[in-house]
Amino acid sequence: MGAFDPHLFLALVLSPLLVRAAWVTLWVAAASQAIGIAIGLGAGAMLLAGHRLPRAVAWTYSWLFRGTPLLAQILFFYAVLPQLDVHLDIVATGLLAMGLNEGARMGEIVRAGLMSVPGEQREAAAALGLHRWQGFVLIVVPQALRAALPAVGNNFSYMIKATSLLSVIAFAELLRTSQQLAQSLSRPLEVYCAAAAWYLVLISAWTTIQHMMERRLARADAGGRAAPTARRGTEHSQLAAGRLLPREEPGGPARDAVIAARGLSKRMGGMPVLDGIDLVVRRGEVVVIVGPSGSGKSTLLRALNWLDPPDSGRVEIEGRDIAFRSSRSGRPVPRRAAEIDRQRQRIGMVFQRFNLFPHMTACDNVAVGLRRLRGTKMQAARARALDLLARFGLQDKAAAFPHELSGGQRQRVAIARALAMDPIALLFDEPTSALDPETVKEVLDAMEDLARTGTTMIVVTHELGFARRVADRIVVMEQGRIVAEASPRSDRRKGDEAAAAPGAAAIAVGPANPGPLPGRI
Ligand SMILES: Nc1ncnc2c1ncn2[C@@H]1O[C@H](COP(=O)(O)OP(=O)(O)OP(=O)(O)O)[C@@H](O)[C@H]1O
Repeated sequence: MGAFDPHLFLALVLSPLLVRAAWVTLWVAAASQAIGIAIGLGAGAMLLAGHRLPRAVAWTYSWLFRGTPLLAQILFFYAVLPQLDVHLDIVATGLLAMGLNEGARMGEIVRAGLMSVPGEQREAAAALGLHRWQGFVLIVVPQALRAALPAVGNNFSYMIKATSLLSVIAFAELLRTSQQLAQSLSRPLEVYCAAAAWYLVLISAWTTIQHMMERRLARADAGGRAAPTARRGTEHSQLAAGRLLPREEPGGPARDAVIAARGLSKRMGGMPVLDGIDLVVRRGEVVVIVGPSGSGKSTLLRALNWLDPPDSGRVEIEGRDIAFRSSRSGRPVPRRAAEIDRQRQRIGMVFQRFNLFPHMTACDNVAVGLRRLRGTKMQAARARALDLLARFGLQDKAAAFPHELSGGQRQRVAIARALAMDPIALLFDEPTSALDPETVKEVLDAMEDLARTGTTMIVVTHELGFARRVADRIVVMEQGRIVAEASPRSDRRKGDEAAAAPGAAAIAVGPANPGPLPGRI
């Protein structure tokens, strides 16, 4: 046999036979991985499904394929399928076995990736009006895959080596080819070393690519700085003390109403969170909702665009019920989800923690609704997004990812995103609570600017200075109910234009000056 012959080793490594076998190994591994990812996406989603049947199907599949050896699965497909009158060639048999096996492992990886995407991201997608599946494909899946990339990368390394198991069914991959060469040359040392060299080359090349991809994606990593906790000042009881009027009795359908909520009620954890809320917001009006923590302000806001539907009650957007239509007999019939999504597109929403999509630049965050929901061409959508970013002083941040922006900048991008769809009203859910004190002002200024230009806004906030300056109405909530309303004179802000606006007289039910309010609650 003799000692190791380096010349023979090199000649074998570069021999067309082994080069071809290495190529076969690579494409079989890549194809199996692709099949596995496709199956794993479905299996991962099914494992998290609300319904028991898809969960059970995915769990059984995963249990079966992760619980039995890959070699046994390959032999099963090779030997048993023909007996069942299913005839596959060796390539198809190999891909089927490897793909199904990988799909089971990918299902678990995808499940973990999907669970790592915060619910706020789905909510932000829904608030834009993206359909459920659009939010899943465009927002959730990219983030889930990014979180899963290291695990997928490791799996692919394993897959390259696992192709060697296909040698048992005479699949001419690297190991099988080496076996044949070793027999014919009677030089197993050099042959198997050459095969090992090819495995190492493939794995090392892949590891390098994987690291490059991870570094690239890390740029768009959400890992934003932890938001400071909300500052809460004095108690809510200080707010209302003698300075706010009892609330206006709900009337009939309000003229010029943009959003009208009637009798919204909701229980959570056995407790009433909304308790018969009536609220009408007219065009151009700024309504600020205040109240103690847990009084139901955010729940109300999320009920208004049906993100978090109430148990009872209705919401009309410009006179059209957001969630129900009338049947021929006049009975209310729930609208289809797609119809509700379309209605929701007309109401922009800004969240406390921004909820920007971390895998998209500022520009893409703003443009995504236009592109996906309006079908606006890429160039036009980007131009509109750049205009909006410029409006909020962010023209030089268009290419930045959310984690590259300050809290105030992120929130201004979020406002630009909400405005991109030309909404008829904007909902703000404590937009400054997650900001550093020094960046609060820049966001409040942006909101004040919006109010000045006549944007209809409903704002949940603890910033009472802002409320006094900007609000047409301050609504106070307590224990799921509206307990008081005040109307700081809006004429300071909007002047004659607002005074002449329809409904202005109806709004100004409070005293000219509701009295000194604490700065923040
Ligand atoms: N998923 C849930 N399950 C059970 N109870 C919930 C859930 N979400 C909210 N709640 C309860 O509903 C009530 C209203 O919550 P909500 O977030 O609307 O209050 P909030 O007025 O916005 O409070 P904050 O000012 O602290 O944000 C709270 O008592 C809260 O504990």
